[in-house]
Amino acid sequence: MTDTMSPREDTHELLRFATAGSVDDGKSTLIGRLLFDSKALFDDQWDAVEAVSAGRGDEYTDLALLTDGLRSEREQGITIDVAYRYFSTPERKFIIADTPGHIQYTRNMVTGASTADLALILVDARKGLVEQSRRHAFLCSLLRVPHMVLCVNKMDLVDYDEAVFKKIENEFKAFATKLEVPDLTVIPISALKGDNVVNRSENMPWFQGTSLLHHLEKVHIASDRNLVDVRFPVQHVIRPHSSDNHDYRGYAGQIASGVMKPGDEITVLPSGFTSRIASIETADGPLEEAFPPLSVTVRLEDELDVSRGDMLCRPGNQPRVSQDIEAMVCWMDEARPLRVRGKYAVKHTTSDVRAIVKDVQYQLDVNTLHRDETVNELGLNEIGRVTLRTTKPLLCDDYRRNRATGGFIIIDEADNRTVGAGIIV
Ligand SMILES: Nc1nc2c(ncn2[C@@H]2O[C@H](COP(=O)(O)OP(=O)(O)OP(=O)(O)O)[C@@H](O)[C@H]2O)c(=O)[nH]1
Repeated sequence: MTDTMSPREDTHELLRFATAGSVDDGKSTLIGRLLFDSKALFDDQWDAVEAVSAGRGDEYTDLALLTDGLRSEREQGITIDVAYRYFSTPERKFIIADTPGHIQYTRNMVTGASTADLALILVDARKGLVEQSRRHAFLCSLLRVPHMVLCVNKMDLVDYDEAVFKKIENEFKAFATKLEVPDLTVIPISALKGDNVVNRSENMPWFQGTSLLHHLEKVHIASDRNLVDVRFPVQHVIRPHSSDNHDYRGYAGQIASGVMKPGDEITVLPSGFTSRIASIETADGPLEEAFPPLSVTVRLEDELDVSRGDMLCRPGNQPRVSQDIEAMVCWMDEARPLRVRGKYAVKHTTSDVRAIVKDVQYQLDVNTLHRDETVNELGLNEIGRVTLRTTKPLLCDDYRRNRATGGFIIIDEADNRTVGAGIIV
């Protein structure tokens, strides 16, 4: 069975999740606890953390030290915003996009959540929902993260009181119904003491659900991927470079959605040329069938003029080809607001274009979901509906249908910084 396991099964073993929450809600401690209790830690890492904690006279070993060490290195760097951490259990492999909770870091949260299967939002049981929890939940729904878990942390500090948990749970659920959250689970935990993180808590017998890790292991993600619309943005054209394989030409990239097979008829956009798939190749050999998020090289039966940024799709099922883009944009630039007539670079799938802001239709208040139509700019962390005109057509779908071809980032060309994230509506 293992010999013939298809890549489809293989990729579905992997769960990507992003953490969110405000400062000091306990994200680092929670990740440390997950790694520790699931025995994903190396002994020497544990010894080092215990020694530091004992040296400080902590009552409990400070699991946050496990992640904070890495984080301080990261915050000095300017390019790496999100730390990715890997661990596995016999059930599944996990990639955690760990993002610091400070308000300035909405950008990181967006980066981490845009590829996540699941978002884990933490709140401190003593504080309940804060503006930041609502903002993060809103962004996760905007980014269409298919699964959301709200962890009510620090339950040990409220005597594991069911009433405290219920109040937060009800308040969050009321807010979530205004958003589109397809799947929400709420779990009371203590990251510090380990309640309901990996092991079920004996301190909260009133809670009928499973532990966080159990949920992460079991949550069904196979059906979240779009296997219907073939979208293969070409990242790189592999041209012949020696005389003996002069007819070799392959198109390398990552499958954004859909299933591709040799023999399938293909249209190349924007040119509109058609051909058939001759073969699909990977470093491990040719494939009979390929689906997202595999990176592959596709060869076609005909020699066509294809370049980076072009897209392979099926003749009867094509993305929109448009220079006028309607999008919800989350603005992340501390220095300058997004303005009407502002010019930016836009990165969408594998293509880079330039764009001008035609209109800011409204700004959205993430707490009340009220639309303010009087504005004509978006400041730091503000979210609004924007109309853009690009210099070249984008090959795009609604984000709702396709996260890969429906999302883009906005770059300030002056200093090459990511200043916004957009989803096409
Ligand atoms: N009593 C109690 N304290 C906790 C719990 N989880 C975290 N803490 C404490 O809360 C403080 C903040 O925890 P961190 O894990 O550093 O918080 P964080 O969310 O990673 O913070 P940032 O990295 O600044 O975003 C630390 O002193 C932790 O020991 C918990 O379940 N119970």
